[in-house]
Amino acid sequence: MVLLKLVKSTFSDVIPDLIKHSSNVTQWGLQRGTTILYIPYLPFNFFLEKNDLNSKQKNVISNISNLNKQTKMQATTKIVDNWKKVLNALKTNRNMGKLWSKAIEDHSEIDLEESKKLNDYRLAAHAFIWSKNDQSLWELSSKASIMMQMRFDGFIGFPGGLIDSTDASVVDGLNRELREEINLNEKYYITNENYFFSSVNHQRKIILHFYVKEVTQTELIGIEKAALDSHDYGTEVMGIIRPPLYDIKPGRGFNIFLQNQFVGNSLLQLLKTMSLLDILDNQTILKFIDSC
Ligand SMILES: O=c1[nH]cnc2c1ncn2[C@@H]1O[C@H](COP(=O)(O)OP(=O)(O)O)[C@@H](O)[C@H]1O
Repeated sequence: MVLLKLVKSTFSDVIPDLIKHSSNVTQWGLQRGTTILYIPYLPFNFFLEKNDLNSKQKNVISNISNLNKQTKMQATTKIVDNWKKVLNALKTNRNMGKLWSKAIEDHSEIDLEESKKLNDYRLAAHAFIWSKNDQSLWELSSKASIMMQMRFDGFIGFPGGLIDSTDASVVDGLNRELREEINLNEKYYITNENYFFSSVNHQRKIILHFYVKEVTQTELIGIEKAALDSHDYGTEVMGIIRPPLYDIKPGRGFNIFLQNQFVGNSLLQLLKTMSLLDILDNQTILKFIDSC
């Protein structure tokens, strides 16, 4: 049986619902085995203003949901203060301070709703895919595995990229980039639930949306292996890497990693996410920055 369903909503709005109800399709009044032909609804002006980037961008960003629940819970004053201390340590570090302050000064954090008002800005989205890690090397524990990449330009960053005018939403654009760059299986696709925070670079007129997705360690290893077969592997993406979170004295481990060149504000995204999710405690992050 084929059911034709005309839904006045966009694709990414309805898919989570379909998935949620897939184990019990009868909630939709349907028999198991029913094929649903879904026709997404797009506002009329989407077609009229096909070449108008601004209106398309509005359409794209309207699909982002609100802040991830976990961030809301964890964004207590203490955590915000911790993050300010990290920013200050980055700026005033005697060796890397100049380089890091540039990334800090060029990018400021922006509320999602505010970002929607910046109609003529380009949008990009990147993903922090990670797992808790119970592995250890000698007596060193690494706590988490975080997926980053060595880019074609020698910078380190997260997988993701610019949202195209043809992408139906920011997450659709992000998932397209993740497919191209790391061959991400669709079962791990990013959803609005994974939204974390946004930053803006006013000089370059670009808004950077950031998403966080936690998987198990076994899943992460599978994702890393699949990345070798991606379209961009060996051209745009020179390799998938995990920041070594090890604290190795003297001055080895994560603080050596921090001396790399990071694209956009990816260094801030990395440290802020680790700080907010308590992947590394603040004292440890500060110690790493200090010993660079
Ligand atoms: O991991 C990241 N975090 C934050 N910004 C990034 C990251 N990677 C790239 N960018 C910035 O995002 C924009 C798009 O770059 P990217 O190379 O990812 O897009 P593309 O793959 O669509 O060409 C650039 O302004 C770049 O500086």
